[in-house]
Amino acid sequence: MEYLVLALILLGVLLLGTVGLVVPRLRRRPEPPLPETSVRTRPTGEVPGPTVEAPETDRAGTGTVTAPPPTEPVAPPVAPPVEPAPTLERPEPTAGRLVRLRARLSRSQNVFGKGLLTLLSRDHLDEEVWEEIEDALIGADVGVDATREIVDRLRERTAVLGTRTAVELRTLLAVELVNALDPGMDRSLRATPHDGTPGVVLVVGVNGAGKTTTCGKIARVLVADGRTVLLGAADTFRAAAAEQLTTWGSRVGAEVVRGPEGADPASVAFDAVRRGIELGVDTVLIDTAGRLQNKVGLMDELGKVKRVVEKHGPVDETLLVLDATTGQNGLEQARVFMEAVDVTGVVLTKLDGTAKGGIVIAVQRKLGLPVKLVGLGEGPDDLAPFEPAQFVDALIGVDPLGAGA
Ligand SMILES: Nc1nc2c(ncn2[C@@H]2O[C@H](COP(=O)(O)OP(=O)(O)OP(=O)(O)O)[C@@H](O)[C@H]2O)c(=O)[nH]1
Repeated sequence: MEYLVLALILLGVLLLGTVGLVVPRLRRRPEPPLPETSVRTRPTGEVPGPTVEAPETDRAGTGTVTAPPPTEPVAPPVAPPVEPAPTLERPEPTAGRLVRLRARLSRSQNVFGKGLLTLLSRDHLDEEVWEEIEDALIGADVGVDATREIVDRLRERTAVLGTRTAVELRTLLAVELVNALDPGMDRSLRATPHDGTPGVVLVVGVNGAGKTTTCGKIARVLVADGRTVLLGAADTFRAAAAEQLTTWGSRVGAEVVRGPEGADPASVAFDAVRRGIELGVDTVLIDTAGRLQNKVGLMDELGKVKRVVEKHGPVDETLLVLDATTGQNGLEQARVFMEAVDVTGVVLTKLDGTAKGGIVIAVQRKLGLPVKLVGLGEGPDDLAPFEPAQFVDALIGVDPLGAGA
């Protein structure tokens, strides 16, 4: 009997244990199915996209899942752009530039080539015709004295020649114009280094005459001839002038020394020459400001620039830039500059924009200075060494090879 009671108790305990293990299991919720994932392999070269957070689970049990606000795509880190090295330009060779640019003198060609030659080929060269010839020359800015000389000589020569063919007349006129341009003048640009220091060229002139442009063009002329150049932006009055010069320099690989706006031009010029010596360049070209509002101030400033630069050595060339379209006014301005510094040569710009090509004759005679270079356009290589015979050939339409026009 005792055994039977023991067996019943054991059975009861076993039953209770089984129920206790099974019931809690049945009460547990089933696990939600795992969300599906799509795996996409990134094609080679594709930049990994921004990481997007997984949507929030339905914590509130409403059955709706609110997507997070769209996030701005975050750009992957990009390396800073590398500035491409500037491609250096190869300026055109200087030889033959005047011949290449002869068509740019078309306005002046009308006066000299067409006008004068037509007058000279009249059947009767009476007083009236000679006066017309004089007027044409004066109108082309040749200047009164030079015109008288040219006309007197032409009168003599045509009187001696009985017959006057077109070729003879053209030759007579050409000879007189070349004479008036004084072909014996030294027009070489003194820009070569000496005693281990660079040649120093100071460029002066009234604002707007084309000074900065001319500095840039001269740098190209020198580079075309195989020289190394450094530019000094001593026109600190106008910030854009230094910018302009920097652009010209970078195109031919010439370093530019500049100071802050309003800096002392003399100190910039001094630094430019010092740097030129350090680098061992052949030539240092210095652009200056040319305000004429205050003549005394201008003279003081230019005088100081020259004196300070000369602490390094002599200034080899002081070029005065004159705008050909300002005619006789330009000559007045020129005198102011000549009082301030020893000008050694003239650059006559914008000859392409005037019918008064005779200004070259007037400039040389009135200032007693050689025109060394002429500007014939806004292009970077539109600056030519001046050569009287080629210039006259271009004016009166004579082919430089002697074929005639
Ligand atoms: N047609 C023509 N334009 C020229 C010539 N030379 C210069 N110019 C133009 O003249 C304008 C004035 O030139 P700049 O070099 O800025 O004159 P700047 O004398 O240096 O003037 P600042 O810098 O103010 O002192 C520019 O538009 C040039 O392109 C030329 O030979 N022919």
